[in-house]
Amino acid sequence: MVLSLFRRDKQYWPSEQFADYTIEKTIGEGRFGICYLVSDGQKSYILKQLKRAMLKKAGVKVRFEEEILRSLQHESVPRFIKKIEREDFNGYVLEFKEGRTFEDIIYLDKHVFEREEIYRVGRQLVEILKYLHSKSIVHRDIRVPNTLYDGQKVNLVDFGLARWINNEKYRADMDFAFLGDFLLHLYYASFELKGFKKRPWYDELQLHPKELLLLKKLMGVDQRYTSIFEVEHDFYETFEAYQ
Ligand SMILES: Nc1ncnc2c1ncn2[C@@H]1O[C@H](COP(=O)(O)OP(=O)(O)OP(=O)(O)O)[C@@H](O)[C@H]1O
Repeated sequence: MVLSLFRRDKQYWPSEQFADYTIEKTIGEGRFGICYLVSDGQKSYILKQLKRAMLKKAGVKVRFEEEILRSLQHESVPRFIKKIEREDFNGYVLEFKEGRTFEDIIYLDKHVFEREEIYRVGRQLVEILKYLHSKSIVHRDIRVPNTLYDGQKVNLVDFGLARWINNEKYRADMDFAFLGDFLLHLYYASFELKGFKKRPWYDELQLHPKELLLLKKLMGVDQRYTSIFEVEHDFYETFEAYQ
C-alpha cells in the first residue's frame, strides 16, 4: 500500500487499450490529472486520470468533481459516465464535449469576437451559471482553457475546483469575477494597443456605459452582484440590441 503511493502514474499512449477503451490521444495534463481522448469503438469519451500524488495531497477534495458532476444534467456540462478505480489507475470517464478551448480560439486562431458573438457566448455562460447556482454549486474556474466552443455552443468543463455553496468559504459570487474576466478576454481579442501606455481595462477598452457597469460589477471594481439573477438582468439590458 505504502509503496503504491510512491509509484509513478502510468502514462497511456495512442492505440493502447485501457479497460473498454482505446486511447486516441492525450488532451491535456494539469496539476490534478491527465485527460485522454478515448473511444469505445462507437463514441468518444474523456478519460480523466487523477494523479496519485494529488490524490494523496488533496485527499477528499478531488472527490468533489465526481460528486458534483454526478449531480448535474445540463447539455453544456459533461455527463459523468463512470468511475474507474484500480491498483494502477484512479479516475473517471466523462462525456466528450465538442469544441475547441477559448484559449486556442483567442490565442492560436486569433479569432476576433464582435459584440453579437460576445452576447451569444455570454448568454450561454449566464444560463450555465443559473443552473449551477440553482443546484448550490459554484464552479470557481470559469476560464478560457475550461470553456469549449464550436462557433455556436459553449461547454463548461473542469469541475476540479467546484464546490457546494455554503455562503462562507464557497459563495456563488465567486463565479462573477471569473465571468467578468472571461468576457474581458473576448473584448481584448479585438483590442489593439495604441501608443505605449498600458492602462486599466476600463480605461483602454472602448465600452458602452452599460458594458462598463456590467463588467465593473462582475469584477468587483464596483459593488459586486449578489446573485446570478442580477447579472442576468444587467447582461440582457447591456446586449439588448442583439436579442
Ligand atoms: N468533457 C470534455 N470534453 C472535451 N474536452 C475536455 C473535457 N474535459 C476536459 N477536456 C479537455 O481537456 C483539458 C484538460 O481538462 P481538465 O481541465 O478537466 O483537466 P485537469 O487535469 O483538471 O487540468 P488542470 O489541472 O489544468 O485544470 C481541457 O482544457 C479541455 O480541453
